[in-house]
Amino acid sequence: PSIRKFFAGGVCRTNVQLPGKVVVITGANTGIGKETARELARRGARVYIACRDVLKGESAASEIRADTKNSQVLVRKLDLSDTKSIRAFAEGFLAEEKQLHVLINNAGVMMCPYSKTADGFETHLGVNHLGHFLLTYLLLERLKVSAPARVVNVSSVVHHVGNIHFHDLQSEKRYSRSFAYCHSKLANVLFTRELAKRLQGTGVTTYAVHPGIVRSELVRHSSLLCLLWRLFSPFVKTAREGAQTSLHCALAEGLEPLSGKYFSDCKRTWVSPRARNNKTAERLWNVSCELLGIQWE
Ligand SMILES: NC(=O)C1=CN([C@@H]2O[C@H](COP(=O)(O)OP(=O)(O)OC[C@H]3O[C@@H](n4cnc5c(N)ncnc54)[C@H](OP(=O)(O)O)[C@@H]3O)[C@@H](O)[C@H]2O)C=CC1
Ligand SMILES: CC1=C(/C=C/C(C)=C/C=C/C(C)=C/C=O)C(C)(C)CCC1
Repeated sequence: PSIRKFFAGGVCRTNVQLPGKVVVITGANTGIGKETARELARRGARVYIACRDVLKGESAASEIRADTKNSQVLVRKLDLSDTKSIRAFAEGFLAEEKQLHVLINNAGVMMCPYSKTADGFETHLGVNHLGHFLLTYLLLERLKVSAPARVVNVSSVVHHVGNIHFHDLQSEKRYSRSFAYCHSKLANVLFTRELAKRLQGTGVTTYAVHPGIVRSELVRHSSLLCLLWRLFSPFVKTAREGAQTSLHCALAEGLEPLSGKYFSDCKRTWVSPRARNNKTAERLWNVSCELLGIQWE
């Protein structure tokens, strides 16, 4: 049990309750997102599960509603690989809700064979970074009017080996399904850094998270990782353990001065030198706006 406790990592210890608060979590039908949604629902928030498969979302939502006795767990369609779907989700949400206190950009894909999103973006970049970038842009006014509010971006420790190849952002010249994931997770950290800078003084703060190495469906495209996860399961976090740092960044009091920073095991943690480069962060921001056809100053 003590070995398990060690590998379970940090625990979110705040007692903050969330009656009247509104939360959106992407990819919350399974894995880390579902456990994050469960805990926020337990604390009384109205939780929107934003997912690409509404049936899977409904099954997660009914489980969470039964478990937490919170009926305010709602499912809405959001496919991050299609900007039309992201815009439709945002339009529906803005019509429905006057406030948004926490946005958790959690959904992610890893090690997919080369493919492009509906808008022609390489899938890791498109779903993990650009999809969440657009979603945050579309929901930002609601976050600002609801301040204090937070945006949590679920990144990964593998951002350390990521790089932003501006000359080949869509990996058309060279593609590695492992590195494509790492690059997109570096993009999550750079986005968080730049977003924090631009949100100074608004009451909206943002954090990047490494959840730990977690047993989930993320490894579905790699039979080697599926096997490793099974063999080493005592050393791999459960989804509930993996949700702790997202919960900490969404809930813990007094985190505002650390806006833009990166957390692991519920503590601020060092990022790679590339993730600290303000020029790269700004350039990625500008290129993302161009690719998405938006103006976000
Ligand atoms: N597990 C781990 O060890 C680690 C995970 N992370 C990060 O944690 C986050 C959560 O991953 P985890 O819970 O492990 O993985 P899962 O694969 O269990 O969950 C990922 C979620 O993202 C959703 N998703 C995938 N593509 C899209 C899309 N196009 N539109 C909307 N939703 C989508 C999935 O939906 P569906 O069920 O329909 O496929 C699923 O709900 C990810 O960002 C991942 O990169 C970071 C470090 C380590
Ligand atoms: C070496 C090793 C492991 C493998 C770690 C790997 C392969 C990590 C991959 C992380 C990913 C994919 C992060 C996603 O963002 C285990 C299985 C933990 C067990 C202990 C030894």
